[in-house]
This record gives sequence, C-alpha cells and structure tokens, in this order.
Amino acid sequence: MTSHPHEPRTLRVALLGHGAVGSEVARLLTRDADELAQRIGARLELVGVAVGSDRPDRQTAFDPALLTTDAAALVRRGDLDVVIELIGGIEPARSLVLAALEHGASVVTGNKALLAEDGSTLFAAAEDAERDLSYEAAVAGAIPIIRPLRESLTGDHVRRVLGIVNGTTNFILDAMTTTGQGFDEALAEAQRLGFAEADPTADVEGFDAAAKAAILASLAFHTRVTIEDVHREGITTVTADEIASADDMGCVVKLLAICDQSMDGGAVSARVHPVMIPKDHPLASVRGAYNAVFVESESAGQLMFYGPGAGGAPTASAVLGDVVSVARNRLLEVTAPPERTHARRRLLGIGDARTRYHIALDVDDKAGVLASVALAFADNEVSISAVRQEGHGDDAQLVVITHTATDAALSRTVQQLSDLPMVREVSSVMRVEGEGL
Ligand SMILES: NC(=O)C1=CN([C@@H]2O[C@H](COP(=O)(O)OP(=O)(O)OC[C@H]3O[C@@H](n4cnc5c(N)ncnc54)[C@H](OP(=O)(O)O)[C@@H]3O)[C@@H](O)[C@H]2O)C=CC1
Ligand SMILES: N[C@@H](CC=O)C(=O)O
Repeated sequence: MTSHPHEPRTLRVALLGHGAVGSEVARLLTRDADELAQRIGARLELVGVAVGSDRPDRQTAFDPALLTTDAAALVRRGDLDVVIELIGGIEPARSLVLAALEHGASVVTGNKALLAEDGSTLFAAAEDAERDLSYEAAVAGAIPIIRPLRESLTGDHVRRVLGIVNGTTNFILDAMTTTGQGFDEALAEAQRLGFAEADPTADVEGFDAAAKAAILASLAFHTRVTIEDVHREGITTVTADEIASADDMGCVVKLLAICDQSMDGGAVSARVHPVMIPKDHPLASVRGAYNAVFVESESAGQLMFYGPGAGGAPTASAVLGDVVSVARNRLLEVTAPPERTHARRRLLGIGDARTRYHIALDVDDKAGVLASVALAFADNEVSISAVRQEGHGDDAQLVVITHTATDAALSRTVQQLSDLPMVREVSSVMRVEGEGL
C-alpha cells in the first residue's frame, strides 16, 4: 500500500487489456476518479495499461504514455495495489495474474476461461499471497451472480442453477428467431457490439457458457468443477428450420447452462446445450445479449437474476464493483474469505456420461409433443434440445432429441412421450453419437 499517515491515500492500479471491456473500465476509472475516491476512501491512480499491440490510432481516456506492450514488467513493478486483468484466454493471462498476486497486488478479472480451467491454482495463490481475487464480471456480464452465490446464499443449500449465460449466442438465436437474420450476419453484429470473445468459437461452440457453468457449479455446490467436467454443445448445429419448427410448436431455442445436485447433496452435474423452451417460460423472453440465471435453493426457494450479459459498459460495471471492493479491503488490510479448493464431489452426467438420444414418434398431432417438452424441462435429469419432423406425408415422424445422464431418466421420458394421447407409437430410441443435434 502506498499511503502515508498525513497524505491523501492513493492505491496504484494497473489495467491489463484495453479492448471492449478494458477501454470502458479505463474510461470510467478516469471519468469517475473523484467519486470513486469518495466511495473507497482513497484515490485510484492508473499507473499502466498493458495492450497486445502498438496501435497509433488507439483512443484512450488517459495519458497514452501509460500504454505498454510489456504486461509482464507492469505486474512485477512491486508497488501495485490492484491489477485488473481483461486480456482473456489462458496465457499470458494466467502467468500475469499469478505474478501480480506474488508481487502483492489484489486481482480483479473477468476471465471465465482461465478460472474454469485453473481456478484452484489461482485461488490458492491468492490465499498464499493474502490478496483478493475477484471475478464478478466472469459470469453473466453486469448481473451480480457471483457474490450472491459466494456470500448471500452460502448458508443455504443450492439445488440447481440454470440459465442463459452467454450473450452472443442468445443474441444470435434471438435474431434468427425474431428477424430471420442468418447465423453469420448475427454473429458479425454481436462481434461489432463487443459481446463476442476474441475468438467467437468460444461463444458459438458453447465453451464460454461451459466455463461459466463450471464457475457457477463450483460456487453453488461448494466443490471444484472445471470446464472439462461440463457436457458442452454449442449452437452451430441449430438450423433455421429447427428454429422455425420450434416456433410452430410454441417454443424458442435457447442455449442453457444447467447445473444441479442430486437431492442427497452428493452428485453434481453441469451441462450446456440448446434447449427448446415453451414461449410462456420466463427464459423465453430473455432477448438479445441479455442473460438470466435461476437459482433454486432449499430455504430461499426460486431466485431469478436478469440483466445485460455482455458488452463493454455492462461488464465494466461488474469490474468496477470488484475494484471498489478489493480497494476497500486493501485499505483495511483484509481480504475476502478465501476460496479454497473444496473436496471434489461425485460428478454425475458430465462429459461423455451425459448422452443424447434420438426418439422417433408416430404422431397424430405435433402439438401433443409440446406437453412433453414442458414436462421434460421440469425434470432435473432430462432436457429436450430439439423436436423436429423427419420425412413427409404418411412417413412423417416427429423426432425428439433429449439429453440425459441416466437410463432411468431416459425411460421416464420415453414413457411420458408414449403416454401422450397424440403419440401413436414410440417407434425407436437411438443413442446419438458425435457432436451436434
Ligand atoms: N466482452 C464482453 O462482453 C465480456 C468479456 N468478458 C471477459 O473480459 C475479458 C476481456 O474481454 P474483451 O474486452 O471483450 O476482449 P478484447 O478482445 O476486446 O480485448 C482484449 C484486450 O487484451 C489485449 N491483449 C491481448 N493480448 C495481450 C497481451 N499479451 N498483453 C497485454 N494485452 C493483451 C488486447 O490488446 P489490443 O488492444 O492491442 O488488441 C485488447 O486490448 C475476457 O476475459 C472476456 O472473456 C467478460 C464478460 C463480458
Ligand atoms: N462473449 C461473452 C461475453 C460475456 O461474458 C458473451 O457473449 O456472453
């Protein structure tokens, strides 16, 4: 810490990354310097901003002399109080965060990919260094969801966390549904608006949502879930025809993250894949790059968190909230309670253990299948990704794609479907191999 008894206190801040989020954080740190100083009780002095490339046309809200392409040297200065990591990805972000902690700074990051891959190492390093590592921006942009799970609900028993946690894919699916825009065009727009990751494959193939699911499941169930533990499918296989067919059946397609724990508090499951949702379900009305997360816990019951899930300004709000909080802790010379690696719980229905099934039905009326969609959606162990028609005329069949981790859940779904009055017969149940719907 850099303060002296008779001088106004100053905390030194370094920013790593000046992209969609970093540039907005820098702008707000500069514009709101006086107000932030009042709220914190110390001024935040931006002492360096690391970027990947020298760009002569870069617009900055601060003295451009603060720019550097040597992030490693910046985090090793030894006099930093707070480092804000907004580069993204695994390396060099991981080495920079570890070096910042080792050299005495608290860290604020929005890097879900890194936390979901190697959170244990980072949290252990923060605990060893007696510094904060805060990451509200890592899940669902502006929505406060990390702190509620980490603090407010920590005395309760969370059973399920479920929702839309990727703004880019929600933006794309929404545009394809409501305006008939093509996938590529909608993705380009999401990139232009600063929603997408540097490599948008992370968004559209579900890696970003899977990283967020791993973080949410770790916090909700007091265990350590990594991205490898999360069953993942993206939206690249969702076709315009499937969206139209979902629409015909009164549904929309959403990419959901679903994390749950068995009733005995043992097994944990986390998965990300497209799900058909009836239009009257609250998640169906989450539009554009908005996110929504439902939390179900034993005593609190159902909670819903909703708001902008991506973009420079909304994410900067979450980052600055963390900056104020860790800065206050620096002044008090305390840290938030450490996030230790908890005992690993049994993980259920993860990775290859969660399987997709293709259930073909001979039906009299497509609408009857809607009931099963609603039923399956309410079931903790099964969800329906798509219902589509295959074949034409007398040969036409309805095909339901479900995801399930257990044979019992699959049998239950098949039974539910065959019990529907409009279903003449369940003609086949096949396991689906490989990626895609
Ligand atoms: N965008 C969003 O809506 C959200 C993003 N996040 C997370 O926030 C983080 C930042 O995202 P975003 O701002 O969108 O990313 P961008 O790709 O827009 O910005 C990344 C920044 O990092 C800089 N950078 C790249 N490599 C290095 C390096 N080796 N050393 C120093 N700087 C480097 C880039 O430099 P240069 O400018 O030279 O290219 C750029 O300024 C990511 O972890 C992301 O997942 C979290 C929530 C929402
Ligand atoms: N690319 C991410 C950004 C926020 O986390 C998204 O689209 O949600």
